[in-house]
Amino acid sequence: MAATSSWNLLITPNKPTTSSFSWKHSVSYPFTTAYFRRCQNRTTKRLVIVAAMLDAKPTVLVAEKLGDAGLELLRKFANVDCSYNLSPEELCTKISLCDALIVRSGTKVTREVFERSGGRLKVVGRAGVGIDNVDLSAATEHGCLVVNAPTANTIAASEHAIALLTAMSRNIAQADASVKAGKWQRNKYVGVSLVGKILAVIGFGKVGSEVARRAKGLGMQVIAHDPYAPADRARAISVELTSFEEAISSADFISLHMPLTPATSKMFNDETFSKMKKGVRIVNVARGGVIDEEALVRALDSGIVAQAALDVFTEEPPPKDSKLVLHENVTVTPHLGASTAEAQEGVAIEVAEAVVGALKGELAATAVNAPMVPAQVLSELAPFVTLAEKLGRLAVQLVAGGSGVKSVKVTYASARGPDDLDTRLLRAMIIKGLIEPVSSVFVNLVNADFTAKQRGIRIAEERIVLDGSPESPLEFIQVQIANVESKFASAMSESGEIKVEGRVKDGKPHLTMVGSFGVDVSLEGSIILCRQVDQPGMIGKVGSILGEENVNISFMTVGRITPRKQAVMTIGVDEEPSKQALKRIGEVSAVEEFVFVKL
Ligand SMILES: NC(=O)C1=CN([C@@H]2O[C@H](COP(=O)(O)OP(=O)(O)OC[C@H]3O[C@@H](n4cnc5c(N)ncnc54)[C@H](O)[C@@H]3O)[C@@H](O)[C@H]2O)C=CC1
Ligand SMILES: O=C(O)C(=O)COP(=O)(O)O
Repeated sequence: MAATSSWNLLITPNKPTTSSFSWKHSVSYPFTTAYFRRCQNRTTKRLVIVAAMLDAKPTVLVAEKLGDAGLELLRKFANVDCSYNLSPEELCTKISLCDALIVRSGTKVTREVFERSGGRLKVVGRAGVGIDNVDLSAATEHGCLVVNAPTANTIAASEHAIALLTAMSRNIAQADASVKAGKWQRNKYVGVSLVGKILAVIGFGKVGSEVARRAKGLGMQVIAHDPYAPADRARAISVELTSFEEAISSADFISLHMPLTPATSKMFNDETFSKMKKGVRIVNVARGGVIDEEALVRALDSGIVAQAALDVFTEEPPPKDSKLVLHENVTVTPHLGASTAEAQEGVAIEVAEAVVGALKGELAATAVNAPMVPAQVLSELAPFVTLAEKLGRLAVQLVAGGSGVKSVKVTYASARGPDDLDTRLLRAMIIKGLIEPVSSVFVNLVNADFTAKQRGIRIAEERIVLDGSPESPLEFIQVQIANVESKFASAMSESGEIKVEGRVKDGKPHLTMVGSFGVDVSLEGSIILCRQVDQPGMIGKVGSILGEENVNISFMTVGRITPRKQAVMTIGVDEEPSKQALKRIGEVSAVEEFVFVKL
């Protein structure tokens, strides 16, 4: 994976201003060279260095039992605080001291948790699949990445579903309790066979398809309903995908494997139970909330549902007097789907790797609220990511007043097909560039779209497919801001937008166009854009003013449309020129306008 911690892309704060500096925050942040450079104030610098020497490790709060292998991985990189069974208030109190939080299904990560973290919480790791216990909108709004461990417990959950299916059909739990109570009720516990019966799998994802595979091995006829499942996945294991109505009305057994979302909440209710075959048997290893539990009790009482086997409940643990749990035709387990030794070691490693990666600023492969970008794509896109941010920073600083940006058009030109370019990363970085120089919010990949929307900035994206060899993912990126005035009139295109365009040359981002003027400068440090009448001696005049003011020039280029007419001079400077220096540049007679931009 490309080096990312200095990108401040995902989680590292990019605005640790001296005024907001605090010890608590400083110790948890990666200390990049850029970070130190930004700490202008000497006392702050000293404090940061002392803090870093004392303890530069981030803090990870592990709020539920996690496998040892995962804890070991975390401890190599972070201070790990294993505090199980915290009350909601205790969690909220602790969270302001944590950079990452790891939970399973037993902890509710509410909006209040993100609010009370004071911006320090940068990643929530869910050691498992379902993220319905994490307030994703609040996480995104707070720029907090959420990662999960989506693969390591698939087999455990599917095995548990099969265990419940077989145990239910042969009354294992009830018969076991009866024998232990001293009874011998062979006639009472006559079961039903599975072979030849129709099993409807609802939610044909990772767990659902493994359940289907196993059920076929038991001789069942398996159908599945999943509006988003690819047909070839079903075909590969000879499972027929059907409509929801068909699945529930033809099934002898139904096994639930969809996530809990607003769309699946109480998907099984009085109406759906009424459409089922009388005597249907239901297994739920997904989430309690997908069933209206009171309706299920009614369906069990009326005999529509002959039996249910449930691992999950709307409220966990369920109330002691729950009619559903106590129902004689119901078999229950306390959310054990993922609880095998193997699965718990697996999810612990999977989530620990994701959390550590995220704390290092890498893009997580299991991100739930941010784009997942494969490492190979990322390394190719890296210089364009920098280019995108710089173009955004430049464009917004050309706006008169700075903050009235509402309508932005981004054009990506590439010789590759439009489907080969995932622009979410680039868009996020343009947004970061557009917003950060004119506000105090920090923008990252997680909250970029949200922040743009919240500020009423509309980003329209266009792709131009160019002829030629598609070696590079992109030829150029163009950023246009409409309906604004510019403090540098030459940056306006003929159609009235501020327009800047850039390319990557030798792996470095370059500015190649400002308004209608072609330029060619490396986008680093700070630049002065200066429109002048093209004439000899201009470079010398401006250069000597900067020299006299002790400002080091890193480059100078002149872009012009016609010789001896107007030209745009671009000057790269290592230091910020004083007001006096800028005033003197403005007073050079051939200079018509100029602007200083920090990149
Ligand atoms: N009891 C336990 O310990 C465990 C429970 N789970 C639960 O199982 C669920 C599924 O896990 P995976 O298979 O790993 O996730 P997955 O994301 O691979 O599969 C979920 C499938 O549900 C489908 N789906 C979404 N909305 C649907 C709808 N309205 N109707 C039908 N299908 C719909 C999706 O298209 C997807 O294919 C998780 O969300 C989690 O809640 C997972 C692991 C352990
Ligand atoms: O992975 C899931 O979705 C699960 O439901 C497993 O939950 P758990 O981690 O065992 O609390």
